Amino acid sequence: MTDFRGGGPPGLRRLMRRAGKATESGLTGPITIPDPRTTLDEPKDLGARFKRVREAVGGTVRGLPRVARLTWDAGRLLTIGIALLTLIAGLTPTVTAYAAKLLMDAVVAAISGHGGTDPIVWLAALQFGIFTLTAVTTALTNICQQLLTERMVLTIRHQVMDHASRLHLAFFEGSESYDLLRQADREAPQRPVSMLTSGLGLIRTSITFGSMITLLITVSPLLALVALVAPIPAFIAQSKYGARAFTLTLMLSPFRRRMEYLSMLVTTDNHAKETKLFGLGPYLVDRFHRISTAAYAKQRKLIRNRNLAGAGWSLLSTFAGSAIALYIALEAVAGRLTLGDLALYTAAATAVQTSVQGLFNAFTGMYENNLYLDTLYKFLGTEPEIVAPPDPRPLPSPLLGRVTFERVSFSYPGADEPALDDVSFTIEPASTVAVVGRNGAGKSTLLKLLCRLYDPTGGRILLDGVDIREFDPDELRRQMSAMFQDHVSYHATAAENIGLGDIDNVSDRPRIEDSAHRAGVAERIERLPKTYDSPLGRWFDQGISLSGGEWQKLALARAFQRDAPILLLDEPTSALDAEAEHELFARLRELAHGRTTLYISHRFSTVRRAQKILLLEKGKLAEYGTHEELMELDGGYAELFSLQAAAYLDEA
Ligand SMILES: Nc1ncnc2c1ncn2[C@@H]1O[C@H](COP(=O)(O)OP(=O)(O)OP(=O)(O)O)[C@@H](O)[C@H]1O
Repeated sequence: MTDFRGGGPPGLRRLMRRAGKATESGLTGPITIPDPRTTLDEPKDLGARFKRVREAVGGTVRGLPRVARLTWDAGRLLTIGIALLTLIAGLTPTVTAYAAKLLMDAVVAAISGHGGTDPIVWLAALQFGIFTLTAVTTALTNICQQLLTERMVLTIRHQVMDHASRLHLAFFEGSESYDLLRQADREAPQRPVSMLTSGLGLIRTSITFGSMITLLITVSPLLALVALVAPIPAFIAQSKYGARAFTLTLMLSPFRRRMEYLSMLVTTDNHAKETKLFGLGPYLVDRFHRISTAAYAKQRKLIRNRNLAGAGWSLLSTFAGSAIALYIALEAVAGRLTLGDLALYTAAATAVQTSVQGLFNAFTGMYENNLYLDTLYKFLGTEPEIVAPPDPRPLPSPLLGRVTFERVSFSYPGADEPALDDVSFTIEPASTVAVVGRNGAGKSTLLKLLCRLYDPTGGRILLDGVDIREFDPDELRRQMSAMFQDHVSYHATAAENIGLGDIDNVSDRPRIEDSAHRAGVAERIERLPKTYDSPLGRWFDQGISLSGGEWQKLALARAFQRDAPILLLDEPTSALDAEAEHELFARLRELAHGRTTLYISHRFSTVRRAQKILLLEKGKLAEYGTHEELMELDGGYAELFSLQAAAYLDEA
């Protein structure tokens, strides 16, 4: 049950696939959430059911060590403390019942003249002691449990974040892995805590149950057996609904994702503009309402059935408890038991009944939580695909920056066509190359491959003659400054927005100011209320909003911040005004001095300044040469260049 990769619960892999595909019910179209009953392979015959129960128990028990490990990691003293307290709490009901019996017998003896009041006083004091102990253990258990909860949630979130920071880019781009990450980040941190709570409940109740059953055996082994067997049907019912609840969560996850998306479209500032303009608000709100209503209907059915069936089956346990109570009462009337025995056994019967319920709740809780834990461990078990080789090669020093693509091909996971197809070229050290081509030609992909955000599916990329896979990817990336099309606008101060480009020198103010000058954003920053220390973005208090072009200049400054031998710029001026763009390219020669520079641009007036131009067409290298050479060639580049030039001339 616990090993996802080994097949997991029946049909779980298939479910994951189906769950991932249910996203058509997005902005349009029907909303159909599959029924968890029909999607989970439910065994019909008794043998298969028994096997299923065995698997559930086995899986849950196997899940315990990893929760124990997490608890231990979160706090050793707290773990020891809570284990001891659980032991005490488990025994308290039995000790209480036994003390009550002794007290009752002492009272009867005193009434009948066979004893004095001294034992009564002592036993009353003992009872007081037990009650005090119970109160103290409850308080201490709460303290330990709450502290452990805090620490476990933090430990797991830390593990998830740490692991996510090491995973390859492609992991974040698949919708299945996206769900896995969201579940691991949001749902899973609470689950081990619930598992711990249920586990402790299970131990405590088992102790109570065991000691009470021992007491019952001394009266009648048959009654003890009834008490033991009666819970089994309830257990089966609970485990069945536990699995359904999990399946439903899985089925609902793409719908939840869609709901989050719809909500974001309406509630975030940068989407609200378009939502208002196109009058999409009521439509999106209605869509959200319809998906949430469908999801709620499924949940309501499950919650109702689960609890009704649970209550129905637990009647059996109640019946067993009542039978015990009646039997003992009749035995007392017949004079075969003392009044103290009656008190003891009544308490035992009640305790067994409640502990049976407690055992189920605890176990089914653990079973369900364990299924969620599987997703957490599946996420934590995902290996990063782009890692350093066992014996990474040191980067050449000094690095010249000669970039060679040798028959490089690359296809995105699941894509039908390659984004790059058999591309070969060499860029000489310290030269500037403009990459051009139509939308979707593969320009950004080329840059991403060079940074080793993906590995080529064919061919090799060489840096100073060495395959870049031989280097440690972190070391390699330190040799590159880059600005991507979808650059990040950090909701932080202006200085931090630039300083993050070189985390080792994040507070080097003179350098930050220099980068700001180079990107042409210094003057704007100096006009901010607290200049470089002004908070930007609206996530936090008093953040200032910048324009699209101003954010882009900050991203450029961030790229310049790192003094790396390779500079990669993906449409660095797409949001800049004509003057700012002109200034930037006028200075690019100086900015790119001594660095191998690749920039993507759709503006041919700037492209022609590059030493060489590389034209991609549908993932293939179509042309590579100087502006003059390519114009002479009169091919694709000449056509695109003339097209743009003609547009300007027409306007002129
Ligand atoms: N993360 C991704 N997952 C799957 N396919 C992708 C991904 N990124 C890009 N593609 C596909 O790869 C192809 C090349 O994309 P790329 O972004 O390299 O083009 P581009 O030349 O930079 O385009 P543009 O000029 O529009 O920026 C496109 O067909 C695109 O659909």
